[in-house]
Amino acid sequence: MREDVEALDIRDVTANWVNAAVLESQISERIKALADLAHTPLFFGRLDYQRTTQQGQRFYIGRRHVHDGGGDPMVIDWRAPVSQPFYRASRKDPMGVRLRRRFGYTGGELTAYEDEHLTDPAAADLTGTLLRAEIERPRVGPMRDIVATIQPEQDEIVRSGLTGTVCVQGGPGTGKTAVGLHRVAYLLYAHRERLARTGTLVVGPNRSFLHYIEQVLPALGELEVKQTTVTDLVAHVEVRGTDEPPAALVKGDARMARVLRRAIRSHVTTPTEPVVVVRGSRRWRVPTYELQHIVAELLDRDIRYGAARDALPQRIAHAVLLRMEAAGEAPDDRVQDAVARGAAVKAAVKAIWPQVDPAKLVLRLLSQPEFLAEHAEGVLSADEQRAVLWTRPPRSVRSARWSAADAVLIDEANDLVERTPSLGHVVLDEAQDLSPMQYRAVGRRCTTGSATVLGDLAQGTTPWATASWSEALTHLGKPDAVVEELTAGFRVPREVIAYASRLLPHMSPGLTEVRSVRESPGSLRIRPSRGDGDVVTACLSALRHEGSTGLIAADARVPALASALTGAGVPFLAPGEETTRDTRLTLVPASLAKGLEYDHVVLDDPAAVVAAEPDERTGLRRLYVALTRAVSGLTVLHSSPLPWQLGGNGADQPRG
Ligand SMILES: Nc1ncnc2c1ncn2[C@@H]1O[C@H](COP(=O)(O)OP(=O)(O)OP(=O)(O)O)[C@@H](O)[C@H]1O
Repeated sequence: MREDVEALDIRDVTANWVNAAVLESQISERIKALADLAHTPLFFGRLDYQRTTQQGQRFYIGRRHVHDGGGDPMVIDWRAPVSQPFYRASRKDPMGVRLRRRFGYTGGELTAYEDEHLTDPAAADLTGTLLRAEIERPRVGPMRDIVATIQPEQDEIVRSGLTGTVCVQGGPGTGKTAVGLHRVAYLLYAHRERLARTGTLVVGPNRSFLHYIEQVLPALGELEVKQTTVTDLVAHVEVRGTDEPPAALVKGDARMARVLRRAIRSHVTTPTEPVVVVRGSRRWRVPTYELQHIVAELLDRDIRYGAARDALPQRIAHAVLLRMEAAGEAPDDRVQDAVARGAAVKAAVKAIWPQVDPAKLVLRLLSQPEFLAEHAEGVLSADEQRAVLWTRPPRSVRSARWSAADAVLIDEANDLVERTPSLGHVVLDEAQDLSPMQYRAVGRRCTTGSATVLGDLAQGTTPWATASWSEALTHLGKPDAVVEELTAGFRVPREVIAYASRLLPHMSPGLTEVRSVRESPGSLRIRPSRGDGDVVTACLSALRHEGSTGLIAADARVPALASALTGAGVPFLAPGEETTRDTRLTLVPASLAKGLEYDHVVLDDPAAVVAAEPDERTGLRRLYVALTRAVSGLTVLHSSPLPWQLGGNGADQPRG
């Protein structure tokens, strides 16, 4: 197929060089998409349909469509409707399929297969050996796709329609990120043209996380999806400052949107004098009351400040035009345009509906107590107003030390002035950490599109972390979204998730415990530590296994551990740096662990992880995240007593 594309000769088919250049770039994209990936086999499954359906045909299922020299399909794209039974068919509902075969690979080499006879009542249920092997396959490099083993409950989310927004609540390692990325790939397949026009976007918590997931979509042949953080999404100003939690809480509150709306609209002043337009020897006068009427009408219509400002000159000019007609003249559209652009109308518009610079507006709100009070009256309390005001107001937009929350406010103000363009689909990962104002920022980027919202309420670690999905979805502008729950855990073995789940009643009561699909005796070890030397030893022993190792520690412990590792001659990476066969250890500050995973994890001093957070609940949640990053083994080393919520007396704890 690649050779066919490479051999295409477009010299005679294009009319001009623009067409030729466009076509050439499309061809080169196609060649890129058809590149061979050494460790990615062309197919991973086979479906044999019953004689009655699909004429008893046999299909091979793979990451992309492959045809033979004659154009006949050899491998069917996993997203095609014929492939769906590969993920959904069961003995209860075989969906016309007689046999489902899964192929197992090691490196690029076919090493196993697993058959399910879906119409044979005597056949035993499969335990999913290949699924287990796939999950436990040692990790090097970035996150990989799961197309070969997507589970039925995941597949329902992956294939849900483009028009609806889906919110997925799921505990650690239930496959939320994987599902979100595969949903994008599916939607791009099913609605290619529409999404090519409108665009798709994946929003993640930080750059190291994005770096970790960035290869999944390209491996599925999708090269066009943009990936960003919320902070980068709203980067109208350079973010150099941080907020104290009380300020950040108020700035992230949805009530700020009301304050901003009022502040922007306050720039409109009621006209107090008529507009007089001179044309040739005649003067045309639009009286004050009529101008007031035009302004009131524009304010009533809920259009953007900037759009109304653009409409105002034409409205005034139209009033002039009507007067000309009444006087027996026959002006056309060009006259109306000329009047609208004339000095008299321009001056009036400038006075009535001045331009607003969103960043300057936010600067003023955060610097001038009276201006803030005027627009926050009845919305924010006096204390809340005090919390957001700068103690030393900056001179200008450029010199201000804007915080991430400020940038979101500017984004909101921007949107009040000029509508933010909407994309076709947005995937929002680790959504539980967003503030209401951040939800609004993401929401306005999919007003005419849909979204996939992924998160875990138990992993919320910001002061404004989401308490309920219905609230969050309302802020996002998608109150009718369906909330689905994933409860099967793929990443973390049963022993480890059971240990971590002891924290749940103390930090997120009422949430369902993850049910791990894998038992892995001996995967959890808990030991006291006598110093950093013990931590290094634990890392070295984890590194004796294949795959990646993560050393997770309270942020403040990272420098000491870094020098202990360096002193012992153990090379290590920072999160977001790709593991290689030679360097497989990553030193992870607890604050960056979210969303990441390692085959083996060494967790340094849980009590320090909890103590580093401003309150106990956040501390326990941070610890819960850290405890749930391991695929094959977790070693907990504690130099101080374990938090009591983990059952700290040790009576029923595994040791080793
Ligand atoms: N059906 C599946 N087949 C194979 N592996 C899977 C499957 N579902 C999930 N996984 C694997 O489980 C691990 C966890 O998945 P993922 O990171 O998507 O979970 P998550 O719910 O986003 O976790 P967290 O809440 O910790 O961010 C990944 O290695 C992923 O590839």
